[in-house]
Amino acid sequence: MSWGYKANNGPQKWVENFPIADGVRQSPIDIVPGQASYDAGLKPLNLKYDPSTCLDILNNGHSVQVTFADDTDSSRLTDGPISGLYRLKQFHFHWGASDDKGSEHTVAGTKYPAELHLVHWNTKYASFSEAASKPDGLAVVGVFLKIGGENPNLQKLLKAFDTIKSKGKQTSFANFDPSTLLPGCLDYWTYDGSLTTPPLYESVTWIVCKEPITASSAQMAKFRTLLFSADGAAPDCMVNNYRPPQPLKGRTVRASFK
Ligand SMILES: NS(=O)(=O)c1ccc(CCCCO)cc1
Ligand SMILES: [Zn+2]
Repeated sequence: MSWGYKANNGPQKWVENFPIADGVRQSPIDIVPGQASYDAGLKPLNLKYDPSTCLDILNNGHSVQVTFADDTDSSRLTDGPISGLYRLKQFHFHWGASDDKGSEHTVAGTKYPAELHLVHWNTKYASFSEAASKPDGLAVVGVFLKIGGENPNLQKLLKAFDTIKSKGKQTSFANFDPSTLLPGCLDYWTYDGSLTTPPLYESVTWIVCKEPITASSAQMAKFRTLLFSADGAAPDCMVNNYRPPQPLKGRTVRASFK
């Protein structure tokens, strides 16, 4: 049986096949703003995305993922807490079965209904796969979703959901600009962490935006129409695909803002 988010294959069981689940720099974490250290040396995030690098949208059985062409530097992250240039590989989401939970990171214990992850890899390595296991291999920008007005930029994604309802479905998805999913203010917290799903590699510089973006409750309900299950199998709603916060184990969380 492969890993998932149920009682018999979920986050409490992952350590059986992925012992790093009990490692020293696991993610997500609870971010406590009062305990974060303001670092004046942190640069503003420099994100530049080229919509023409957007390739397709996929239900991978764990989340909905939009994948980008990463054979050039045209969609990339520089500055912020990182050195060098990291290319955008994909973005995906985590969400709950109801609007009171769903994010992976929490803020002073507060859960948001969902969390967007924009996954970038360090071009000092030859590929995403090579970078994914290196301590400075990945940089993931996390953006919280809160319930508010309908988000027109999210609507473009949601329209594709009917065609990728079940695990393994994918469809072409062109000219989407991920910067339309970023909040207006790019203040962030940053810390050294890991992938939040197996293989749980401790390879991620986390960059979590303080300001959420909005989604309507109806838009959140649309995420919950996706399935963990493949076509033909008993339908299993894709909800609660989030790992709970992990021990900080002495790590420092830095803030780019006062
Ligand atoms: N939730 S996350 O942003 O930490 C994340 C990003 C990317 C992967 C895929 C890793 C594949 C390694 O071969 C898994 C998890
Ligand atoms: Zn994620």
